[in-house]
Amino acid sequence: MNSPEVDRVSCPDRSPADVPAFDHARAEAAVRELLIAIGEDPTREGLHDTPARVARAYAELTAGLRMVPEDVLTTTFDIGHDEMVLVRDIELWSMCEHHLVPFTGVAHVGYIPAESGKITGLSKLARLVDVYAKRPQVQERLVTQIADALMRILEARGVIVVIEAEHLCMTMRGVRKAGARTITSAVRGQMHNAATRSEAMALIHSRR
Ligand SMILES: Nc1nc2c(ncn2[C@@H]2O[C@H](COP(=O)(O)OP(=O)(O)OP(=O)(O)O)[C@@H](O)[C@H]2O)c(=O)[nH]1
Ligand SMILES: [Zn+2]
Repeated sequence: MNSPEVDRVSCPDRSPADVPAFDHARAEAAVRELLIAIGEDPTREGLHDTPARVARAYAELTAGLRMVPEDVLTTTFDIGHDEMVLVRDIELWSMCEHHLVPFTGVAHVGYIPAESGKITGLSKLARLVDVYAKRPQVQERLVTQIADALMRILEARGVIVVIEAEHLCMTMRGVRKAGARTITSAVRGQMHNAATRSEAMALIHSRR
């Protein structure tokens, strides 16, 4: 697992202000070019609207580039609960930055709230996963960014993020190994404590 120093260098979290707005016209032109490059005719009837459709799809699939975690962790409550909170099996769809094809699986996100008991809505954890999943990604960076955002914004005392995913770039092309699952994790703060981490892993793997 990367050290925090390495994470900071290799996992820049760009502000949406530094990310240009999605350029639909440019995306459409690029899809038209791609269709020509693969030997298709973008003017034939079935492909007529495809560049615009693909551009819209990519705007959606990369929407996380134009979001920051603060956008979704807005609702926090001080309810004095300072024990572990864990949401597991959060459906995940992301896009491998090497081939721009999907990787899909589940994310498990757990944290130990700040002593003040500052917690967030459960759905916000799933939304946070999407902020970082909806962009060209690698699975290692994805867990790192989710974990660091929770530590920073919720001032959590500990975080664990585990992602299990299948990469279509390994399934539908290339090495073609369907069913191979990649597991990555990021552990922060008090979640490094062996007993706490075991408790989290037991919750993640229980009743499956
Ligand atoms: N570490 C890591 N690797 C990934 C991820 N997604 C895809 N990859 C890998 O990125 C690598 C890119 O390797 P290259 O040799 O540059 O590309 P390639 O010739 O298409 O490689 P093959 O997939 O082996 O055909 C491949 O080994 C992919 O399996 C990810 O999230 N994390
Ligand atoms: Zn890939």
